[in-house]
Amino acid sequence: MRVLGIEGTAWCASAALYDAETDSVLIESDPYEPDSGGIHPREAAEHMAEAIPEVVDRVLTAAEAEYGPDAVDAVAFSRGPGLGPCLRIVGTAARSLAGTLGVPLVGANHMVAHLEIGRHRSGFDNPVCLNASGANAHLLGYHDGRYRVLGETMDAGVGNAIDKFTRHVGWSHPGGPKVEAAAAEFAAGAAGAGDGEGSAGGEAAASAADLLDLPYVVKGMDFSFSGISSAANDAADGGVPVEEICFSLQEHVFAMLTEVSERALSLTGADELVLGGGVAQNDRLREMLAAMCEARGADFHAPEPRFLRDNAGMIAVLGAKMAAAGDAIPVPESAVDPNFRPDQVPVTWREGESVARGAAGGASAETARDPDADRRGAEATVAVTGAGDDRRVVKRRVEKSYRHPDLDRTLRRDRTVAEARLTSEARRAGVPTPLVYDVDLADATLTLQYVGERDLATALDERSTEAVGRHLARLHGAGIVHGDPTTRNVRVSPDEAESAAADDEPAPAPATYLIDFGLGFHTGHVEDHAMDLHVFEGSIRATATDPDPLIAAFEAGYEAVGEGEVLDRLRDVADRGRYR
Ligand SMILES: C[C@@H](O)[C@H](NC(=O)OP(=O)(O)OC[C@H]1O[C@@H](n2cnc3c(N)ncnc32)[C@H](O)[C@@H]1O)C(=O)O
Ligand SMILES: Nc1ncnc2c1ncn2[C@@H]1O[C@H](COP(=O)(O)OP(=O)(O)OP(=O)(O)O)[C@@H](O)[C@H]1O
Ligand SMILES: [Fe+2]
Repeated sequence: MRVLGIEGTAWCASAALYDAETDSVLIESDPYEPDSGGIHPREAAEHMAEAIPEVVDRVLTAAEAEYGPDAVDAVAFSRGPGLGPCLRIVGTAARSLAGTLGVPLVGANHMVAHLEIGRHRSGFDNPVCLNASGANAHLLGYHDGRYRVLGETMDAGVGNAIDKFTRHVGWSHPGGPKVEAAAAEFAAGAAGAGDGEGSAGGEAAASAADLLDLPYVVKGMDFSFSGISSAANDAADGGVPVEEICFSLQEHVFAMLTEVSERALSLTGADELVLGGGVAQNDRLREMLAAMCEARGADFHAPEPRFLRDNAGMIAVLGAKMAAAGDAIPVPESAVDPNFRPDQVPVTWREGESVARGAAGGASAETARDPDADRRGAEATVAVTGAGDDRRVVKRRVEKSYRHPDLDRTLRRDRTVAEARLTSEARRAGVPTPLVYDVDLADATLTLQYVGERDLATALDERSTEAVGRHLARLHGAGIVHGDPTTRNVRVSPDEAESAAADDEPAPAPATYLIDFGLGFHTGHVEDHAMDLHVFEGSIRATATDPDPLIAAFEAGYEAVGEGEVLDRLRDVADRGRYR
Protein backbone atom coordinates (compact mmCIF):
# COMPACT_ATOMS: atom_id res chain seq x y z
CA MET A 1 0.00 0.00 0.00
CA ARG A 2 1.13 3.54 -0.82
CA VAL A 3 -0.44 6.55 0.88
CA LEU A 4 -0.10 10.21 0.03
CA GLY A 5 -0.28 12.32 3.19
CA ILE A 6 -0.99 16.04 3.52
CA GLU A 7 -0.13 18.18 6.56
CA GLY A 8 -0.80 21.85 7.16
CA THR A 9 -2.19 22.39 10.68
CA ALA A 10 -0.23 25.58 11.38
CA TRP A 11 3.14 26.39 9.85
CA CYS A 12 4.36 23.51 7.74
CA ALA A 13 2.82 22.86 4.31
CA SER A 14 3.88 19.32 3.63
CA ALA A 15 3.08 16.32 1.45
CA ALA A 16 4.56 12.83 1.64
CA LEU A 17 4.38 9.43 0.06
CA TYR A 18 4.67 6.38 2.28
CA ASP A 19 5.32 3.03 0.68
CA ALA A 20 4.38 0.41 3.27
CA GLU A 21 6.07 -2.38 1.35
CA THR A 22 9.54 -0.84 1.46
CA ASP A 23 8.83 1.30 4.53
CA SER A 24 10.18 4.35 2.73
CA VAL A 25 8.92 7.90 3.16
CA LEU A 26 9.40 10.79 0.75
CA ILE A 27 8.58 14.18 2.32
CA GLU A 28 8.29 17.57 0.59
CA SER A 29 7.76 20.56 2.90
CA ASP A 30 7.47 24.32 2.63
CA PRO A 31 7.49 26.13 5.99
CA TYR A 32 5.76 29.44 6.70
CA GLU A 33 8.21 31.88 8.24
CA PRO A 34 6.57 34.94 9.79
CA ASP A 35 8.43 38.23 9.20
CA SER A 36 7.83 39.27 12.80
CA GLY A 37 6.08 37.97 15.91
CA GLY A 38 4.54 34.51 16.06
CA ILE A 39 2.28 32.62 13.66
CA HIS A 40 -0.50 34.85 12.24
CA PRO A 41 -3.45 32.57 11.36
CA ARG A 42 -4.43 34.57 8.25
CA GLU A 43 -0.87 34.68 6.88
CA ALA A 44 -0.44 30.99 7.67
CA ALA A 45 -3.61 30.16 5.73
CA GLU A 46 -2.42 32.24 2.78
CA HIS A 47 0.82 30.29 2.86
CA MET A 48 -1.08 26.97 2.88
CA ALA A 49 -3.25 28.03 -0.06
CA GLU A 50 -0.13 28.66 -2.10
CA ALA A 51 2.21 25.96 -0.85
CA ILE A 52 -0.04 22.90 -0.38
CA PRO A 53 -0.81 22.44 -4.11
CA GLU A 54 2.91 22.79 -4.85
CA VAL A 55 4.16 20.21 -2.34
CA VAL A 56 1.37 17.79 -3.29
CA ASP A 57 2.28 18.18 -6.93
CA ARG A 58 5.97 17.50 -6.25
CA VAL A 59 5.19 14.30 -4.35
CA LEU A 60 2.59 13.09 -6.83
CA THR A 61 4.95 13.68 -9.75
CA ALA A 62 7.72 11.75 -8.04
CA ALA A 63 5.30 8.95 -7.10
CA GLU A 64 3.93 8.56 -10.61
CA ALA A 65 7.40 8.67 -12.09
CA GLU A 66 8.36 5.73 -9.92
CA TYR A 67 5.19 3.68 -9.69
CA GLY A 68 3.08 4.74 -12.71
CA PRO A 69 -0.49 6.08 -12.79
CA ASP A 70 -1.75 3.87 -9.90
CA ALA A 71 0.93 5.10 -7.55
CA VAL A 72 -1.42 6.15 -4.74
CA ASP A 73 -3.85 3.82 -2.90
CA ALA A 74 -5.25 6.36 -0.41
CA VAL A 75 -4.99 10.04 0.53
CA ALA A 76 -4.57 10.92 4.21
CA PHE A 77 -4.77 14.41 5.72
CA SER A 78 -4.45 16.16 9.08
CA ARG A 79 -8.01 16.74 10.27
CA GLY A 80 -6.93 18.54 13.43
CA PRO A 81 -6.05 19.89 15.86
CA GLY A 82 -4.73 23.09 14.38
CA LEU A 83 -5.67 26.49 13.00
CA GLY A 84 -9.13 26.36 11.39
CA PRO A 85 -8.29 28.37 8.23
CA CYS A 86 -5.20 26.22 7.57
CA LEU A 87 -7.01 22.94 8.22
CA ARG A 88 -9.80 23.85 5.81
CA ILE A 89 -7.31 24.35 2.99
CA VAL A 90 -5.70 20.98 3.73
CA GLY A 91 -9.11 19.28 3.89
CA THR A 92 -10.22 20.74 0.58
CA ALA A 93 -6.99 19.73 -1.14
CA ALA A 94 -7.22 16.17 0.23
CA ARG A 95 -10.87 15.67 -0.75
CA SER A 96 -10.27 16.90 -4.24
CA LEU A 97 -7.14 14.79 -4.72
CA ALA A 98 -8.83 11.62 -3.44
CA GLY A 99 -11.72 12.31 -5.82
CA THR A 100 -9.44 12.87 -8.80
CA LEU A 101 -7.42 9.75 -8.10
CA GLY A 102 -10.50 7.72 -7.19
CA VAL A 103 -8.98 6.46 -3.91
CA PRO A 104 -10.24 6.41 -0.28
CA LEU A 105 -9.85 9.45 1.98
CA VAL A 106 -8.40 9.04 5.49
CA GLY A 107 -8.64 11.73 8.20
CA ALA A 108 -5.77 11.54 10.69
CA ASN A 109 -5.43 13.16 14.11
CA HIS A 110 -2.21 15.19 14.04
CA MET A 111 -1.30 14.42 17.67
CA VAL A 112 -1.89 10.69 17.24
CA ALA A 113 0.33 10.92 14.15
CA HIS A 114 3.14 12.46 16.27
CA LEU A 115 2.82 9.38 18.50
CA GLU A 116 2.35 6.67 15.90
CA ILE A 117 5.41 7.72 13.92
CA GLY A 118 7.49 7.11 17.05
CA ARG A 119 5.88 3.74 17.64
CA HIS A 120 6.41 2.86 14.00
CA ARG A 121 10.06 3.90 13.86
CA SER A 122 10.98 2.36 17.21
CA GLY A 123 9.14 -0.91 16.73
CA PHE A 124 7.95 -0.54 20.35
CA ASP A 125 4.85 -2.43 21.21
CA ASN A 126 3.02 -0.28 23.70
CA PRO A 127 4.95 2.85 24.65
CA VAL A 128 3.94 5.91 26.60
CA CYS A 129 4.31 8.90 24.27
CA LEU A 130 5.44 12.38 25.21
CA ASN A 131 4.29 14.91 22.67
CA ALA A 132 6.47 17.99 22.95
CA SER A 133 5.21 20.23 20.19
CA GLY A 134 4.52 23.90 19.64
CA ALA A 135 0.86 24.19 20.48
CA ASN A 136 0.61 21.09 22.68
CA ALA A 137 2.31 19.13 25.40
CA HIS A 138 0.86 15.90 26.66
CA LEU A 139 1.42 12.28 27.56
CA LEU A 140 -0.55 9.56 25.83
CA GLY A 141 -0.94 5.90 26.65
CA TYR A 142 -3.00 3.26 24.87
CA HIS A 143 -5.65 1.50 26.88
CA ASP A 144 -8.75 -0.33 25.71
CA GLY A 145 -8.99 0.97 22.16
CA ARG A 146 -8.10 4.62 22.83
CA TYR A 147 -5.09 6.79 23.41
CA ARG A 148 -5.74 8.20 26.87
CA VAL A 149 -4.36 11.57 27.87
CA LEU A 150 -2.33 10.70 30.95
CA GLY A 151 -1.17 14.25 31.56
CA GLU A 152 -1.07 17.56 29.75
CA THR A 153 -0.26 21.22 29.99
CA MET A 154 -2.85 23.29 31.77
CA ASP A 155 -2.07 26.32 29.62
CA ALA A 156 0.44 26.82 26.77
CA GLY A 157 2.08 24.19 24.59
CA VAL A 158 5.78 23.73 25.35
CA GLY A 159 7.06 25.27 22.10
CA ASN A 160 4.70 28.22 22.47
CA ALA A 161 5.88 28.76 26.05
CA ILE A 162 9.49 28.97 24.85
CA ASP A 163 8.58 31.08 21.79
CA LYS A 164 6.73 33.53 24.04
CA PHE A 165 10.01 34.32 25.75
CA THR A 166 11.98 34.67 22.51
CA ARG A 167 9.35 37.05 21.13
CA HIS A 168 9.68 39.08 24.32
CA VAL A 169 13.42 39.47 23.79
CA GLY A 170 12.90 40.25 20.09
CA TRP A 171 14.10 37.02 18.49
CA SER A 172 12.41 35.79 15.31
CA HIS A 173 10.07 32.77 15.16
CA PRO A 174 10.64 29.91 15.87
CA GLY A 175 12.49 30.58 19.11
CA GLY A 176 13.14 26.99 20.24
CA PRO A 177 16.32 26.35 18.24
CA LYS A 178 17.76 29.73 19.27
CA VAL A 179 17.11 29.01 22.94
CA GLU A 180 18.81 25.66 22.53
CA ALA A 181 21.90 27.24 20.96
CA ALA A 182 22.11 30.02 23.57
CA ALA A 183 21.67 27.56 26.44
CA ALA A 184 24.37 25.25 25.09
CA GLU A 185 26.74 28.19 24.75
CA PHE A 186 26.07 29.28 28.34
CA ALA A 187 26.60 25.74 29.65
CA ALA A 188 29.79 25.26 27.67
CA GLY A 189 31.11 28.61 28.92
CA ALA A 190 30.45 27.61 32.53
CA ALA A 191 32.06 24.21 32.06
CA GLY A 192 35.08 25.80 30.37
CA ALA A 193 35.48 28.33 33.18
CA GLY A 194 35.16 25.55 35.76
CA ASP A 195 37.74 23.07 34.58
CA GLY A 196 40.01 25.36 32.63
CA GLU A 197 40.19 22.79 29.84
CA GLY A 198 37.70 24.13 27.37
CA SER A 199 34.12 23.06 27.11
CA ALA A 200 32.70 19.82 28.42
CA GLY A 201 29.81 18.33 26.49
CA GLY A 202 26.09 17.88 27.21
CA GLU A 203 25.12 16.75 30.65
CA ALA A 204 28.43 17.55 32.31
CA ALA A 205 28.29 21.08 30.95
CA ALA A 206 24.71 21.54 32.10
CA SER A 207 25.55 20.45 35.66
CA ALA A 208 28.30 23.00 36.03
CA ALA A 209 26.35 26.08 34.97
CA ASP A 210 24.47 28.26 37.47
CA LEU A 211 20.73 27.86 37.60
CA LEU A 212 18.21 30.67 38.06
CA ASP A 213 15.33 29.96 40.37
CA LEU A 214 12.23 29.73 38.14
CA PRO A 215 8.72 28.32 38.77
CA TYR A 216 8.50 24.53 38.49
CA VAL A 217 4.87 23.42 38.35
CA VAL A 218 3.83 19.78 38.23
CA LYS A 219 0.43 18.57 39.46
CA GLY A 220 0.13 14.81 39.21
CA MET A 221 0.95 14.25 35.54
CA ASP A 222 -0.31 17.69 34.50
CA PHE A 223 1.92 20.73 34.37
CA SER A 224 1.83 24.44 33.68
CA PHE A 225 4.15 26.83 31.85
CA SER A 226 2.43 30.20 32.32
CA GLY A 227 4.38 31.06 35.48
CA ILE A 228 7.76 30.20 34.04
CA SER A 229 7.15 32.14 30.81
CA SER A 230 6.34 35.29 32.80
CA ALA A 231 9.26 34.77 35.17
CA ALA A 232 11.66 34.39 32.24
CA ASN A 233 10.34 37.61 30.69
CA ASP A 234 10.71 39.42 34.03
CA ALA A 235 14.29 38.18 34.39
CA ALA A 236 15.13 39.58 30.94
CA ASP A 237 13.52 42.91 31.86
CA GLY A 238 15.56 42.89 35.05
CA GLY A 239 18.82 42.64 33.10
CA VAL A 240 19.70 38.95 33.53
CA PRO A 241 21.74 37.87 30.46
CA VAL A 242 19.51 36.19 27.89
CA GLU A 243 21.77 33.12 27.51
CA GLU A 244 21.53 32.48 31.24
CA ILE A 245 17.74 32.65 31.11
CA CYS A 246 17.64 30.32 28.09
CA PHE A 247 19.70 27.78 29.98
CA SER A 248 17.54 27.88 33.11
CA LEU A 249 14.32 27.93 31.11
CA GLN A 250 15.31 24.71 29.33
CA GLU A 251 16.53 23.03 32.53
CA HIS A 252 13.21 23.69 34.28
CA VAL A 253 10.79 23.07 31.41
CA PHE A 254 12.45 19.86 30.24
CA ALA A 255 12.86 18.55 33.80
CA MET A 256 9.10 19.03 34.25
CA LEU A 257 8.40 17.07 31.06
CA THR A 258 10.84 14.34 32.07
CA GLU A 259 9.36 14.06 35.54
CA VAL A 260 5.78 13.67 34.28
CA SER A 261 6.98 11.13 31.71
CA GLU A 262 8.52 9.09 34.50
CA ARG A 263 5.28 9.31 36.47
CA ALA A 264 3.37 8.07 33.42
CA LEU A 265 5.74 5.11 33.03
CA SER A 266 5.38 4.33 36.70
CA LEU A 267 1.57 4.63 36.72
CA THR A 268 0.98 2.52 33.60
CA GLY A 269 3.74 0.00 34.22
CA ALA A 270 5.03 0.64 30.69
CA ASP A 271 8.74 0.27 29.94
CA GLU A 272 8.93 2.12 26.63
CA LEU A 273 8.82 5.83 25.93
CA VAL A 274 8.64 7.56 22.56
CA LEU A 275 9.03 11.26 21.97
CA GLY A 276 7.33 13.36 19.30
CA GLY A 277 6.72 16.98 18.27
CA GLY A 278 8.88 19.89 17.14
CA VAL A 279 10.47 20.55 20.55
CA ALA A 280 11.69 16.94 20.49
CA GLN A 281 14.42 18.12 18.13
CA ASN A 282 16.09 19.61 21.21
CA ASP A 283 19.19 17.64 22.26
CA ARG A 284 18.92 18.53 25.93
CA LEU A 285 15.32 17.29 26.16
CA ARG A 286 16.26 14.03 24.48
CA GLU A 287 19.28 13.66 26.75
CA MET A 288 17.16 14.10 29.89
CA LEU A 289 14.53 11.61 28.76
CA ALA A 290 17.17 9.08 27.74
CA ALA A 291 18.87 9.41 31.15
CA MET A 292 15.57 8.99 33.00
CA CYS A 293 14.66 5.91 30.97
CA GLU A 294 18.08 4.38 31.42
CA ALA A 295 17.91 4.84 35.19
CA ARG A 296 14.61 2.98 35.38
CA GLY A 297 15.44 0.33 32.80
CA ALA A 298 12.99 1.57 30.16
CA ASP A 299 13.62 1.88 26.43
CA PHE A 300 13.56 5.31 24.85
CA HIS A 301 13.18 6.33 21.23
CA ALA A 302 13.02 9.67 19.43
CA PRO A 303 12.60 9.46 15.64
CA GLU A 304 14.91 11.47 13.39
CA PRO A 305 14.15 15.22 13.17
CA ARG A 306 12.26 15.09 9.86
CA PHE A 307 9.61 13.00 11.63
CA LEU A 308 9.56 15.14 14.79
CA ARG A 309 8.65 18.61 13.54
CA ASP A 310 5.34 18.88 11.71
CA ASN A 311 5.57 16.79 8.54
CA ALA A 312 3.29 14.85 6.22
CA GLY A 313 5.38 11.68 6.56
CA MET A 314 3.77 10.91 9.92
CA ILE A 315 0.32 11.57 8.41
CA ALA A 316 1.00 9.17 5.53
CA VAL A 317 2.31 6.43 7.86
CA LEU A 318 -0.70 6.70 10.18
CA GLY A 319 -2.94 6.98 7.10
CA ALA A 320 -1.63 3.65 5.82
CA LYS A 321 -2.37 1.92 9.14
CA MET A 322 -5.87 3.43 9.18
CA ALA A 323 -6.56 2.56 5.53
CA ALA A 324 -5.42 -1.03 6.11
CA ALA A 325 -7.91 -1.21 8.99
CA GLY A 326 -10.68 0.00 6.65
CA ASP A 327 -10.79 3.33 8.44
CA ALA A 328 -11.57 5.68 5.52
CA ILE A 329 -14.16 8.48 5.73
CA PRO A 330 -16.88 9.48 3.26
CA VAL A 331 -16.39 13.03 2.01
CA PRO A 332 -19.57 14.42 3.69
CA GLU A 333 -18.19 13.30 7.08
CA SER A 334 -14.68 14.61 6.56
CA ALA A 335 -15.02 18.07 8.14
CA VAL A 336 -11.88 19.31 9.89
CA ASP A 337 -11.83 19.83 13.68
CA PRO A 338 -9.51 22.52 15.13
CA ASN A 339 -9.97 21.03 18.64
CA PHE A 340 -9.66 17.36 17.68
CA ARG A 341 -8.42 15.61 20.81
CA PRO A 342 -6.30 12.47 20.56
CA ASP A 343 -8.55 10.60 22.99
CA GLN A 344 -11.52 11.09 20.62
CA VAL A 345 -9.96 8.79 18.04
CA PRO A 346 -11.14 5.15 17.91
CA VAL A 347 -7.83 3.33 17.41
CA THR A 348 -9.05 0.96 14.71
CA TRP A 349 -5.58 -0.09 13.55
CA ARG A 350 -4.65 -1.68 16.88
CA GLU A 351 -7.81 -3.71 17.24
CA GLY A 352 -7.21 -7.29 18.18
CA GLU A 353 -3.95 -6.48 19.92
CA SER A 354 -3.62 -8.02 23.32
CA VAL A 355 -4.91 -5.64 25.99
CA ALA A 356 -2.32 -3.09 26.82
CA ARG A 357 -0.47 -3.32 30.06
CA GLY A 358 -2.07 -0.04 31.16
CA ALA A 359 -2.71 0.24 34.85
CA ALA A 360 -4.80 -2.87 34.70
CA GLY A 361 -1.76 -4.90 33.72
CA GLY A 362 0.39 -3.03 36.22
CA ALA A 363 -2.24 -3.85 38.77
CA SER A 364 -2.15 -7.58 38.39
CA ALA A 365 1.63 -7.51 38.52
CA GLU A 366 1.36 -5.58 41.75
CA THR A 367 -1.16 -7.93 43.32
CA ALA A 368 1.02 -10.86 42.46
CA ARG A 369 4.14 -9.57 44.13
CA ASP A 370 5.02 -9.56 47.79
CA PRO A 371 3.23 -6.53 49.23
CA ASP A 372 6.18 -5.78 51.50
CA ALA A 373 8.91 -6.10 48.92
CA ASP A 374 10.89 -2.94 48.31
CA ARG A 375 9.24 -0.89 45.64
CA ARG A 376 10.01 2.08 43.56
CA GLY A 377 7.64 4.92 42.73
CA ALA A 378 8.43 7.61 40.20
CA GLU A 379 10.28 9.71 42.74
CA ALA A 380 11.20 7.56 45.66
CA THR A 381 12.28 4.13 46.77
CA VAL A 382 10.17 2.64 49.52
CA ALA A 383 11.38 -0.09 51.88
CA VAL A 384 9.07 -1.82 54.33
CA THR A 385 10.49 -2.67 57.77
CA GLY A 386 9.08 -4.30 60.90
CA ALA A 387 6.10 -6.59 61.17
CA GLY A 388 2.46 -6.61 62.25
CA ASP A 389 1.20 -3.31 63.62
CA ASP A 390 4.71 -1.92 63.70
CA ARG A 391 5.30 -2.10 59.97
CA ARG A 392 6.95 1.05 58.68
CA VAL A 393 7.97 2.39 55.34
CA VAL A 394 11.23 4.17 54.77
CA LYS A 395 10.73 6.45 51.79
CA ARG A 396 13.74 8.05 50.17
CA ARG A 397 13.54 10.56 47.34
CA VAL A 398 16.39 9.51 45.12
CA GLU A 399 18.68 11.77 43.10
CA LYS A 400 17.63 12.20 39.50
CA SER A 401 20.70 12.47 37.31
CA TYR A 402 18.72 13.96 34.42
CA ARG A 403 18.09 17.24 36.19
CA HIS A 404 20.43 20.01 37.24
CA PRO A 405 21.93 19.23 40.68
CA ASP A 406 20.62 22.46 42.24
CA LEU A 407 17.10 21.82 41.01
CA ASP A 408 17.34 18.20 42.12
CA ARG A 409 18.42 19.16 45.63
CA THR A 410 15.71 21.79 45.99
CA LEU A 411 12.91 19.56 44.77
CA ARG A 412 13.89 16.60 46.92
CA ARG A 413 14.27 18.71 50.02
CA ASP A 414 11.14 20.85 49.57
CA ARG A 415 8.99 17.84 48.82
CA THR A 416 10.27 15.93 51.82
CA VAL A 417 9.49 18.89 54.06
CA ALA A 418 6.04 19.33 52.50
CA GLU A 419 5.22 15.64 52.79
CA ALA A 420 6.20 15.44 56.46
CA ARG A 421 4.24 18.55 57.36
CA LEU A 422 1.12 18.01 55.31
CA THR A 423 0.77 14.31 56.11
CA SER A 424 0.50 15.28 59.78
CA GLU A 425 -1.68 18.34 59.22
CA ALA A 426 -4.08 16.33 57.08
CA ARG A 427 -4.45 13.80 59.86
CA ARG A 428 -5.26 16.51 62.34
CA ALA A 429 -7.95 17.70 59.91
CA GLY A 430 -9.55 14.22 60.05
CA VAL A 431 -8.10 12.74 56.87
CA PRO A 432 -6.61 9.25 57.33
CA THR A 433 -2.86 9.41 56.58
CA PRO A 434 0.21 7.57 57.92
CA LEU A 435 1.90 8.71 61.12
CA VAL A 436 5.25 10.36 60.45
CA TYR A 437 7.92 8.75 62.65
CA ASP A 438 11.08 10.36 61.38
CA VAL A 439 12.33 12.99 58.94
CA ASP A 440 15.90 13.03 57.62
CA LEU A 441 16.15 16.11 55.44
CA ALA A 442 19.80 15.69 54.53
CA ASP A 443 18.96 12.33 52.99
CA ALA A 444 15.46 13.31 51.78
CA THR A 445 14.10 10.35 53.74
CA LEU A 446 10.90 9.86 55.73
CA THR A 447 9.89 7.03 58.02
CA LEU A 448 6.13 6.54 57.93
CA GLN A 449 3.55 4.23 59.38
CA TYR A 450 2.60 1.44 56.98
CA VAL A 451 -1.05 1.93 56.05
CA GLY A 452 -3.58 0.02 53.96
CA GLU A 453 -3.19 -3.33 52.26
CA ARG A 454 -2.85 -2.20 48.68
CA ASP A 455 -2.87 0.77 46.33
CA LEU A 456 -6.31 1.84 45.14
CA ALA A 457 -4.99 1.57 41.55
CA THR A 458 -4.77 -2.20 41.85
CA ALA A 459 -8.54 -2.62 42.18
CA LEU A 460 -10.73 0.41 41.76
CA ASP A 461 -14.18 0.40 43.26
CA GLU A 462 -16.86 3.01 43.85
CA ARG A 463 -16.89 2.86 47.63
CA SER A 464 -13.21 3.73 47.69
CA THR A 465 -13.43 6.54 45.16
CA GLU A 466 -16.36 7.94 47.14
CA ALA A 467 -14.18 7.88 50.25
CA VAL A 468 -11.39 9.69 48.40
CA GLY A 469 -13.93 12.38 47.47
CA ARG A 470 -14.80 12.90 51.12
CA HIS A 471 -11.14 12.93 52.18
CA LEU A 472 -10.16 15.52 49.59
CA ALA A 473 -13.13 17.70 50.57
CA ARG A 474 -12.05 17.57 54.20
CA LEU A 475 -8.46 18.32 53.24
CA HIS A 476 -9.52 21.31 51.14
CA GLY A 477 -11.69 22.51 54.01
CA ALA A 478 -8.49 22.68 56.05
CA GLY A 479 -6.86 24.82 53.35
CA ILE A 480 -4.57 22.08 51.99
CA VAL A 481 -4.33 20.55 48.52
CA HIS A 482 -2.75 17.16 47.96
CA GLY A 483 -1.13 18.07 44.64
CA ASP A 484 -0.81 14.49 43.36
CA PRO A 485 -3.96 12.57 44.28
CA THR A 486 -3.66 9.67 41.86
CA THR A 487 -5.06 6.19 42.42
CA ARG A 488 -1.50 5.12 43.32
CA ASN A 489 -1.39 7.58 46.17
CA VAL A 490 -4.40 6.12 47.93
CA ARG A 491 -4.03 3.01 50.09
CA VAL A 492 -7.01 0.85 50.91
CA SER A 493 -7.80 -1.98 53.32
CA PRO A 494 -10.87 -3.69 51.95
CA ASP A 495 -11.65 -5.56 55.13
CA GLU A 496 -10.96 -2.85 57.64
CA ALA A 497 -14.18 -0.88 58.21
CA GLU A 498 -13.82 2.86 58.43
CA SER A 499 -14.41 3.81 62.05
CA ALA A 500 -16.48 6.84 61.18
CA ALA A 501 -19.02 4.84 59.17
CA ALA A 502 -22.50 5.98 60.18
CA ASP A 503 -25.18 3.56 61.35
CA ASP A 504 -27.46 4.13 58.39
CA GLU A 505 -24.78 3.25 55.84
CA PRO A 506 -25.56 -0.15 54.34
CA ALA A 507 -22.00 -1.47 54.41
CA PRO A 508 -19.01 0.13 56.06
CA ALA A 509 -16.59 1.67 53.56
CA PRO A 510 -13.11 0.18 53.33
CA ALA A 511 -10.48 2.13 55.20
CA THR A 512 -8.95 4.55 52.75
CA TYR A 513 -5.75 6.54 53.34
CA LEU A 514 -4.10 9.34 51.42
CA ILE A 515 -0.31 9.15 51.06
CA ASP A 516 2.48 10.98 49.21
CA PHE A 517 1.85 14.66 50.04
CA GLY A 518 5.13 15.87 48.49
CA LEU A 519 3.43 18.07 45.91
CA GLY A 520 0.92 19.47 48.42
CA PHE A 521 0.64 23.04 49.63
CA HIS A 522 -1.58 25.40 51.59
CA THR A 523 -4.17 27.26 49.55
CA GLY A 524 -7.73 28.44 49.78
CA HIS A 525 -8.10 28.98 46.03
CA VAL A 526 -11.01 27.21 44.38
CA GLU A 527 -8.85 26.72 41.28
CA ASP A 528 -6.22 24.75 43.22
CA HIS A 529 -8.88 22.61 44.87
CA ALA A 530 -10.51 21.90 41.50
CA MET A 531 -7.11 20.93 40.09
CA ASP A 532 -6.79 18.22 42.77
CA LEU A 533 -10.10 16.75 41.61
CA HIS A 534 -8.99 17.00 37.99
CA VAL A 535 -5.79 15.07 38.73
CA PHE A 536 -7.66 12.31 40.56
CA GLU A 537 -10.24 11.97 37.81
CA GLY A 538 -7.45 11.99 35.23
CA SER A 539 -5.77 9.06 36.93
CA ILE A 540 -9.05 7.12 36.84
CA ARG A 541 -9.74 8.01 33.19
CA ALA A 542 -6.22 7.05 32.21
CA THR A 543 -6.52 3.57 33.57
CA ALA A 544 -10.09 2.37 34.19
CA THR A 545 -12.09 0.52 31.58
CA ASP A 546 -15.35 2.05 32.80
CA PRO A 547 -14.38 5.30 34.52
CA ASP A 548 -17.77 7.08 34.72
CA PRO A 549 -19.33 5.33 37.75
CA LEU A 550 -16.04 5.63 39.67
CA ILE A 551 -15.92 9.34 38.94
CA ALA A 552 -19.58 9.85 39.80
CA ALA A 553 -19.01 8.18 43.19
CA PHE A 554 -15.91 10.32 43.75
CA GLU A 555 -17.81 13.53 43.03
CA ALA A 556 -20.73 12.44 45.22
CA GLY A 557 -18.28 11.90 48.08
CA TYR A 558 -16.75 15.32 47.52
CA GLU A 559 -20.14 16.99 47.35
CA ALA A 560 -21.31 15.41 50.60
CA VAL A 561 -18.52 17.12 52.56
CA GLY A 562 -17.08 19.95 50.42
CA GLU A 563 -17.99 23.05 48.46
CA GLY A 564 -20.16 22.77 45.32
CA GLU A 565 -18.19 25.70 43.88
CA VAL A 566 -15.13 23.46 43.52
CA LEU A 567 -17.06 20.93 41.46
CA ASP A 568 -18.35 23.76 39.24
CA ARG A 569 -14.79 24.96 38.70
CA LEU A 570 -13.74 21.42 37.90
CA ARG A 571 -15.97 21.57 34.79
CA ASP A 572 -14.12 24.72 33.65
CA VAL A 573 -10.72 23.14 34.26
CA ALA A 574 -11.68 20.01 32.34
CA ASP A 575 -13.28 21.91 29.45
CA ARG A 576 -10.49 24.37 28.82
CA GLY A 577 -9.74 23.88 25.14
CA ARG A 578 -6.04 23.33 25.01
CA TYR A 579 -5.90 21.79 21.56
CA ARG A 580 -5.61 24.84 19.40
C1 LIG B 1 -1.27 21.38 16.00
C2 LIG B 1 0.06 21.55 15.28
O1 LIG B 1 -0.04 22.56 14.34
C3 LIG B 1 1.18 21.90 16.23
N1 LIG B 1 2.39 21.90 15.53
C4 LIG B 1 3.51 22.49 15.98
O2 LIG B 1 3.52 23.08 17.02
O3 LIG B 1 4.67 22.36 15.21
P1 LIG B 1 5.86 21.44 15.68
O4 LIG B 1 6.74 21.29 14.53
O5 LIG B 1 5.36 20.17 16.34
O6 LIG B 1 6.60 22.27 16.79
C5 LIG B 1 7.09 23.58 16.55
C6 LIG B 1 7.74 24.09 17.81
O7 LIG B 1 9.00 23.42 18.00
C7 LIG B 1 9.92 24.32 18.52
N2 LIG B 1 11.28 23.86 18.25
C8 LIG B 1 11.83 23.54 17.06
N3 LIG B 1 13.13 23.19 17.22
C9 LIG B 1 13.40 23.26 18.55
C10 LIG B 1 14.55 23.04 19.37
N4 LIG B 1 15.70 22.66 18.85
N5 LIG B 1 14.43 23.23 20.70
C11 LIG B 1 13.26 23.63 21.24
N6 LIG B 1 12.16 23.85 20.53
C12 LIG B 1 12.22 23.69 19.19
C13 LIG B 1 9.59 25.62 17.84
O8 LIG B 1 10.10 26.72 18.58
C14 LIG B 1 8.07 25.58 17.82
O9 LIG B 1 7.54 26.15 19.00
C15 LIG B 1 1.33 20.85 17.35
O10 LIG B 1 1.73 19.72 17.04
O11 LIG B 1 1.07 21.19 18.50
N1 LIG C 1 2.77 4.77 54.32
C1 LIG C 1 2.69 3.79 53.43
N2 LIG C 1 2.07 2.63 53.74
C2 LIG C 1 1.99 1.63 52.83
N3 LIG C 1 2.49 1.68 51.62
C3 LIG C 1 3.12 2.80 51.24
C4 LIG C 1 3.24 3.92 52.12
N4 LIG C 1 3.92 4.89 51.49
C5 LIG C 1 4.19 4.41 50.27
N5 LIG C 1 3.72 3.16 50.11
C6 LIG C 1 3.82 2.33 48.88
O1 LIG C 1 4.92 2.75 48.09
C7 LIG C 1 4.49 3.25 46.83
C8 LIG C 1 5.33 4.47 46.45
O2 LIG C 1 5.20 5.47 47.45
P1 LIG C 1 4.94 7.01 47.09
O3 LIG C 1 3.74 7.15 46.25
O4 LIG C 1 4.92 7.75 48.38
O5 LIG C 1 6.27 7.28 46.29
P2 LIG C 1 6.50 8.05 44.93
O6 LIG C 1 7.84 7.73 44.44
O7 LIG C 1 6.15 9.47 45.17
O8 LIG C 1 5.46 7.39 43.99
P3 LIG C 1 4.69 8.03 42.77
O9 LIG C 1 5.47 9.24 42.38
O10 LIG C 1 4.69 6.93 41.76
O11 LIG C 1 3.33 8.35 43.30
C9 LIG C 1 3.01 3.56 47.04
O12 LIG C 1 2.28 3.48 45.82
C10 LIG C 1 2.59 2.52 48.04
O13 LIG C 1 2.33 1.30 47.38
FE1 LIG D 1 2.80 19.14 15.50
